[in-house]
Amino acid sequence: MALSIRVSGVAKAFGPVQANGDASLEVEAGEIHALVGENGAGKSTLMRMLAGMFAPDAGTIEVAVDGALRDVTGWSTAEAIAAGVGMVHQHFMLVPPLTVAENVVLGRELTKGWALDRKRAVAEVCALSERTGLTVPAERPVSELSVGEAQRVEILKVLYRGAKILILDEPTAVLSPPEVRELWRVLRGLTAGGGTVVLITHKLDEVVEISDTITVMRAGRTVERIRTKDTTPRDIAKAMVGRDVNLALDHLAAPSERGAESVERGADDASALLGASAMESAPRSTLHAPRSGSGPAALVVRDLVVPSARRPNEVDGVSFDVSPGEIFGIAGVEGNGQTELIEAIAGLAQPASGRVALGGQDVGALGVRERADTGLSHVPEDRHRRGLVLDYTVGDNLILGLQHRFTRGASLDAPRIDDNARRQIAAFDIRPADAALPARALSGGNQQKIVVAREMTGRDYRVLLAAQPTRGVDVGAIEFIHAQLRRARDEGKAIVLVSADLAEILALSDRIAVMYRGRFATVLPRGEASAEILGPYMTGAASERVA
Ligand SMILES: Nc1ncnc2c1ncn2[C@@H]1O[C@H](COP(=O)(O)OP(=O)(O)OP(=O)(O)O)[C@@H](O)[C@H]1O
Repeated sequence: MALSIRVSGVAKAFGPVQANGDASLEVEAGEIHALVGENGAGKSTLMRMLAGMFAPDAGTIEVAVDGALRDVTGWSTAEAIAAGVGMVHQHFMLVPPLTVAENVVLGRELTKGWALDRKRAVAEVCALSERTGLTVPAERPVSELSVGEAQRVEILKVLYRGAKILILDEPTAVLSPPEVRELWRVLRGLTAGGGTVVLITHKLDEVVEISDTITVMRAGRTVERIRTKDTTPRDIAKAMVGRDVNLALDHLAAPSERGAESVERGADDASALLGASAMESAPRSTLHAPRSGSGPAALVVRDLVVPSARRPNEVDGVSFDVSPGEIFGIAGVEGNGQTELIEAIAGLAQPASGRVALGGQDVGALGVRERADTGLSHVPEDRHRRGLVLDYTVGDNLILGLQHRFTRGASLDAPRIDDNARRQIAAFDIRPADAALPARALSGGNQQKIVVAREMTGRDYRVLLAAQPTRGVDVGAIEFIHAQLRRARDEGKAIVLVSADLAEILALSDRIAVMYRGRFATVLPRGEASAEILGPYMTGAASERVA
């Protein structure tokens, strides 16, 4: 097969940070190629140059145009799009006030006279949505979408433009298993027709399942090109970090089925953060019975109804309790009310009716900050919209919402803020390890680590709302965050975990609810749950209608 992409010796620096140095990549037409590497390895930067977002400092980029490789180094996004190169970005590039259909057709407007033909745009987007299995509310403004829905819109947008070379940066981070299967089907169809796909993902089981070939990047450089059929997730992980890694790749195992090794690892990781003495008193057990009168609940949610701009009952009467020392997992296809449920508990959305109590106290009248002071922590699903101020430094983001705890007299206590940043950067391996950089300058996975570090270790809390906590982080960081969640649970925190990744839900939760159309379709103890059992509830094929 002919080469579709050839990148040779590409370098790119942002100020003092060398994002790429001697990066290379070869992809044949008709291939699905996986681009892997740790957070900050330079994958997104390389792909942004391929898509024309900025020029490399050195090296060449060639792309097949009309069958022949052409030097396109330093081309513009408009030229890249015209040549059939489309990129789905990790952080969305959609225009929030416009509707889904308007966003998808943007740049290829269907006009009627001088105006956009909205009806036709909606019809075409609905048809594409049906063909691809990526369900989107075509007439809804993008500002009202959950991250999973926005992700589907981004994918539809490049497919609508008829891209021949498709670059996908972490497309499955917020997609549920049935949607991921649909996406694979679409990508295979594209490559069968001679198209080319470059897929950035941290999910190594996906890499092995879907790709033909793999490029591994480390610290800005390309270190290996592998045929997928000749490798394993463990070997890929080893190439990524440059040494043998002891990854817990058994992440489908139930908490109680996991080996002692990962528990020990978690303990080690946590002791680095807390000091060994705190860990000595922390219980080690990972076996948890479902909530059944084990002391008063830390979080009580009763008959909660939450409206959205779309409908008055986006959350349609949900009730549940979470005990201290319990992880309550909420699975489901994104956009079934999970976002609104979590935001209502956090105080970010106003419920129409129902009750939320934290530690026995009704918090209905309290705002976000007051709920946080009552012991609520929140890792939001959308780190850019809710979790970070991108122009603030890493150090300031690590105390966001906690500024009042870092004052001396009337002003902020800079030495304590620096000290806090140094400890959290080290504990969560945030890279580059520079508290003075703006958060904007960090890779997506490293931005996510800032939010998780702040919410899990920066404050005293008894209830943690963790929405897509490992979105965009690499395998090592996933293991670390999972260990932190287990440690928090073992210390008696109550955790609500929302994730599109069913494997993550199954690996961590003590009880699992499946959310479908604003309600819990089922709630099961972990021991009775599996992907096969939960799947039908996620698509509405099975239902018990537990509030
Ligand atoms: N606009 C920017 N300004 C400054 N530094 C940047 C910028 N974009 C990227 N970097 C730096 O370049 C390096 C590579 O980042 P990049 O986003 O390419 O990594 P990545 O491999 O895609 O990571 P992830 O898996 O976390 O998405 C990082 O150290 C990052 O901090």
